[in-house]
Amino acid sequence: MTPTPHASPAAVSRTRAWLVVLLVALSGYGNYYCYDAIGPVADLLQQQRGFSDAQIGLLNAIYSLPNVVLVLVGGLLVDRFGAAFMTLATGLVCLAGALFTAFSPDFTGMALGRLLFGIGAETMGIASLAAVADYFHGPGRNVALAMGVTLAIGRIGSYSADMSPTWFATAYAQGWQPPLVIAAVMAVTSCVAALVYWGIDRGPRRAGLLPTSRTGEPFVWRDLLHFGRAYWYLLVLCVLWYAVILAFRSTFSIKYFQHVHGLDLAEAGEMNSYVFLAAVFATPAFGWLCDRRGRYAPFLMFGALLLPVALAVLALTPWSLWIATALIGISYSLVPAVMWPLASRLVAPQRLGTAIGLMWVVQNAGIGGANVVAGWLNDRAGASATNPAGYDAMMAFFGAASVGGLLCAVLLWWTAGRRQHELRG
Ligand SMILES: C[C@H](NC(=O)[C@@H](N)CCCCN)C(=O)O
Repeated sequence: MTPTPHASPAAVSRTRAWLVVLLVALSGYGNYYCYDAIGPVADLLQQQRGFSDAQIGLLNAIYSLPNVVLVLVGGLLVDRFGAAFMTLATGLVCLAGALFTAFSPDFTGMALGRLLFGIGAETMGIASLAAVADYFHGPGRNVALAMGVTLAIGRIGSYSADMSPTWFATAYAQGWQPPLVIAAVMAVTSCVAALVYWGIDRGPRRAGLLPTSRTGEPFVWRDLLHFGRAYWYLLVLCVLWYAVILAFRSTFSIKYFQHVHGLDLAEAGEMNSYVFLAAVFATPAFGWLCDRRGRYAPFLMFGALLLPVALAVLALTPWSLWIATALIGISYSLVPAVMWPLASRLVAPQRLGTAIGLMWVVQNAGIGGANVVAGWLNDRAGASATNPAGYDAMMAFFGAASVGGLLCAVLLWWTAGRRQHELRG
């Protein structure tokens, strides 16, 4: 892989670099907690505020909708104003969104809150990855381990939101609002962590030890197309892999386990949650392994391979659900653990925000599209507990998309990810 021009993060102490990881991860924890805070209060919102299923769905869909365009602007802003400033700025936007969501008297206000939260949260995700790349780029700096730790703490945020009905039972007993106030408190924590990170980042950045932002340079649309071929393979893999994994795991898998494999709701939910829990531990472990071996693309290819294999095991064999769950769990840990460090190696540091922003624009459209197509296929085939074969078309669709993703991972490995490329970079 071609080395990118870079300031010298190696001159920043490891303690400071890991402190940045911890702070960025803490802000990510609040971000992921708020993202997943609607699911646990969905039933209360229906009972106490009379919201329909469509309204509940909209509270989450409205998060992705603006990002089909805006997250690219967010990425450009990260390159222009730097990761630290943008983590803080987007943390404040997320907090405003979380407060609106918790305190709005009606559905429209809540939806506006979720819209605002989505605008802040996706750009904060880019700023977090750029922050870690700033401090860990370069040989021997363990960029994949650092990104893995950041992602893992974010996943704990999602897991905490899922567990919040147990951990904060008293709040839930008082109705829909207190749990959302707790989510807003998590957003405050995010802002405090972002503020401290911004404070400690100023010294090394002013001393020129970190990549300088591109403030003052005019934005040129054509720049968007000037990433190398390997980047485009990574982008298509990102779209296809996240579209399948999120549309399946976050939307349809529980229902699929119930209707096709005969699990009850609690068993299906628990089976699904193991994927999440595994990712908390396995994502940093895989990141560490990649850094240690100095190899990324082969691991990415292996992670991308496991998804179609897992879907085939689910759809075509009577094997235990544990096998498919383990395979999805490894893929869900391995692919993000490698994808984002690899992105930071494929593009110049000053363009990382734009590069990830562009990936997430198409990714958000892909996730939305995959949800719609899968739902349409299930409805068309009348998928249900009495007609489990009705899910075949959805599984074939997910299978085909995941094979497309695997193909991109192979092309990426072939173009820029073989031993002679990676060990050079
Ligand atoms: C880092 C990566 N995040 C994304 O890809 C986001 N665009 C979507 C996250 C949606 C849930 N918060 C990841 O979380 O693996």
